[in-house]
Amino acid sequence: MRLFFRLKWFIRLEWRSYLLGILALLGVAMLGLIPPIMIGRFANLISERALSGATLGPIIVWIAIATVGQYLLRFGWSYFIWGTSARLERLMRLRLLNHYLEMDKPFFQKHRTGDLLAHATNDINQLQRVAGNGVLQLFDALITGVSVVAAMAVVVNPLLTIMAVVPLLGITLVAQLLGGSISAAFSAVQDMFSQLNNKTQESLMGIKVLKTVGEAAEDTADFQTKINDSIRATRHAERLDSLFNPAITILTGISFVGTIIYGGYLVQTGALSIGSLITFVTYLSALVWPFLGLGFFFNNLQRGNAAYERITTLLAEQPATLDKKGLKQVPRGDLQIDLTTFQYPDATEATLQNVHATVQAGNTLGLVGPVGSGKSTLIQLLLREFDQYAGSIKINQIDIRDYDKDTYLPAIGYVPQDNFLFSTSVLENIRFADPNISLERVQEAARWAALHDDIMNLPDGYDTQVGEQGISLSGGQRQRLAIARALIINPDILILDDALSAVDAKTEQQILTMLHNQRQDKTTIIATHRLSAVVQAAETLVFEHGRVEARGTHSDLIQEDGWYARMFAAQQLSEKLDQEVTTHG
Ligand SMILES: Nc1ncnc2c1ncn2[C@@H]1O[C@H](COP(=O)(O)OP(=O)(O)OP(=O)(O)O)[C@@H](O)[C@H]1O
Repeated sequence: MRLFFRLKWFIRLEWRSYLLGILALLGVAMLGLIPPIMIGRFANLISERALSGATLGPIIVWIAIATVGQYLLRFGWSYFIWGTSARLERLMRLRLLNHYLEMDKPFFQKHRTGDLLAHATNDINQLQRVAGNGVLQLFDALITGVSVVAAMAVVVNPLLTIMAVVPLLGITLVAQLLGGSISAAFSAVQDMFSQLNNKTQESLMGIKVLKTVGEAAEDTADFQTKINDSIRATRHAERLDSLFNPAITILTGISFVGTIIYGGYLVQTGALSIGSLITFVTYLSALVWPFLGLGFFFNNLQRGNAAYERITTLLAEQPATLDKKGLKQVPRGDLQIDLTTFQYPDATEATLQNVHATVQAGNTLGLVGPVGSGKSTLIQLLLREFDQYAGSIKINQIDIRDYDKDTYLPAIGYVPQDNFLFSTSVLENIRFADPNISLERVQEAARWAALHDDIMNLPDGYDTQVGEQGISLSGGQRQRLAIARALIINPDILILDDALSAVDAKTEQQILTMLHNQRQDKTTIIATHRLSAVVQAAETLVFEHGRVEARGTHSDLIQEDGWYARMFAAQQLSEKLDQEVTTHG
């Protein structure tokens, strides 16, 4: 019952609906008492040979009233109780989704996406089951159970009632215990099935890699193991499930046999009329469901409690980035990086150390260096995915951690290494930040990103569907689409994280020239492996093992004759060779 106590905020919100639902349930139970009495009366009339139109008429009218009344009131309880539980589901889903949206990188590193999805689906379904089915089962058991048992004892015979009801308590016990094991077993089947699905998805997505590295046989074997596990789990669940109905039938049978023996004896001795025995047996049939429901209720409650516990623990987690309600001011102006040290939450040593740079508004900062040297990490700090670092990053003299995140982040245009296409049209993908942006502006952004001509060659131009459910774009086209998506908001700070790696050198230069011309007063940060992308940068930082090993303009760095100069020469040479191969076939 603790769950109801913990859900009191919701019950307080919805008490009217619950009350109306429970009153409707009460009405159904009361009306449910009428037909068995009428059936008993009917049986007595037959045994007394007193059946006539006049005696049968009221019986039919009462049964009709009870049936129609129950029909209307059943609609009432399902409307109020189910409707209310659906509202709890919506509320909790929204709460969880908003929470996920507020959370930052450390949270998503700690929880796997699959688990977060499971909380948002299974756990909330479980909760909704308690708020809907659970409430119904509890009150049905209380109202129908109590009223029918009372009617049996008062209208018919108290001792017969005790004899008939005791075996039914066994039904509650079986429903709770065996029912619990059955739902746990079916949950395990569901988990296996999800694993199988994930495995299938992964295998299909990586099928080319699997084949080329000769891992297809191993993958099939792994798949086979998962299928076997899934079959084993299903068999176990089915075995338990097949025990359930016979157990209920046996217990119900005991109750009915006891009733018939003792009830028959009472009728024989004249202590009970045949009609009353029939009334009693009809009541008894009406009791099986509430007793069963009560068992299911305890079971649901236990699972609902655990689900609520998991959801509230998740909701209680706070973003690690300090989101004190900060300055609602667009970050605009000079960028000043003075980072002493930063370490990922689960890392054993510092990832970035002593990174210092000043970028005047309108300039470009280049970030280069070998794989894993820390370029993307610095970008993550700029994107406020982590706030726990020593030192400061300031824009317009204000620490970026002092800006309100909801004002800060939309001012940043970010093009990540692995860009994402939403399953919608090219048009909607580009104007994702604001669906009201005009087609003309979308086309302008696409031209800036050197993508317009490619789009015009797609089957439906800007209306072509892309993403999972549409056509697939080439790596270079995806990158340029992501650039157009970032440029359309004309961000004060634009961050390109290796975002031009899949476009050819000529297109890269075309985009860089456009950036230079269009973003005269705005800051651009380019992290790249291809050094030609930072030739125009006002300053480039060369990272090595999380430290800035060299810095300067392109010509400064070439003169230094270090990693940058060697890499630039090697890349120029390879590009030249590529060109020669292309020219001479
Ligand atoms: N979320 C994380 N948690 C812990 N360590 C991380 C995390 N992300 C990156 N790292 C580590 O931090 C170091 C710097 O990685 P980072 O991605 O910043 O390098 P990079 O220079 O951008 O590399 P690349 O050029 O391949 O993108 C690497 O050693 C990496 O393994």
